[in-house]
Amino acid sequence: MMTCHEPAGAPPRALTIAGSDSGGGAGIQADLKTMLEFGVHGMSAIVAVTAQNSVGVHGVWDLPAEAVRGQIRAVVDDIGVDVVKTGMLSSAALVALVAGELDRTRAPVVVDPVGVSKHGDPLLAPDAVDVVRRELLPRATVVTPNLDEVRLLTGVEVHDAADLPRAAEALLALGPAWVLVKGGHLRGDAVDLLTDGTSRFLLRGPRLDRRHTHGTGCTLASALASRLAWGDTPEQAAKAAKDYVSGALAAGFPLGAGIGPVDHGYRHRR
Ligand SMILES: Nc1ncnc2c1ncn2[C@@H]1O[C@H](COP(=O)(O)OP(=O)(O)OP(=O)(O)O)[C@@H](O)[C@H]1O
Ligand SMILES: Cc1ncc(COP(=O)(O)O)c(N)n1
Repeated sequence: MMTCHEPAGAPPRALTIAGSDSGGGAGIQADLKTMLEFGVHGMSAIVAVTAQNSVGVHGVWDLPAEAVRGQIRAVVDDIGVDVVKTGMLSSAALVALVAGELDRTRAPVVVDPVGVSKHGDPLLAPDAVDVVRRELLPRATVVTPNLDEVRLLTGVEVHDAADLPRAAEALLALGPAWVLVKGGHLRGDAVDLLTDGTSRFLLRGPRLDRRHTHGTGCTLASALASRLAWGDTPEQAAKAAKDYVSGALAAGFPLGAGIGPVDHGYRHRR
């Protein structure tokens, strides 16, 4: 375990370990834009490079284990981190590597267990799911699955908001401290449930009938991580993140022929 100095006068430090989205709406690019909006110093360890646009994921190249490990250690061992956020981790070997590297820091960890893209393209190998379950989730301070990821990780099907507590319980049994189940794919209001098994908070937002939703999950998790880095409780951080992603989603814009991105800079364009 490395110990790092807390630099006086510097903003909190956030590290995203995720995939690169060449289209700029999701992945590392969404994470860093969100971190800037929340006033933290964003840093990245790129796990995989995707050739991606508004229409789909056209190619995926995993980085060698040595490159992923090297990026994480370069940041953690010198600069230090106040929070870590993980996103697309691609393969079983890379999930295991990242889970092991998390032991080098005591910072809170937000795990967005990215399975497929908005277009339905796979971003996690089938044999990596069990490694996420066994090695990554027990290290998570907060895990932020959407409903497809809930089903993949626990087998629990969520049909309406009444199913959210059962889904959260099944996830908590896998070891994270907190679970934020995202109900963005439900009918009706966009209701998310945050719980540690003792406290329960429903985060409710009006459903926005928008086509340009690329990056919602990455944005929510990065906003949550950024607020944790500032010292918020998970409840405070999740509420701030939900507000931000709702605003960014309401301002999502068309780019390319398919699904455009949420607007990470919407606060500057009002
Ligand atoms: N149409 C919508 N209207 C309002 N809020 C939404 C809508 N869709 C998603 N959200 C909210 O956006 C956040 C992300 O949820 P979502 O279920 O889209 O995650 P996700 O599927 O992991 O995203 P991604 O596809 O980017 O990985 C949640 O807070 C969810 O409630
Ligand atoms: C590199 C990367 N990470 C995450 C997502 C998920 O985002 P979405 O579900 O909005 O496509 C993505 N498409 N690409």
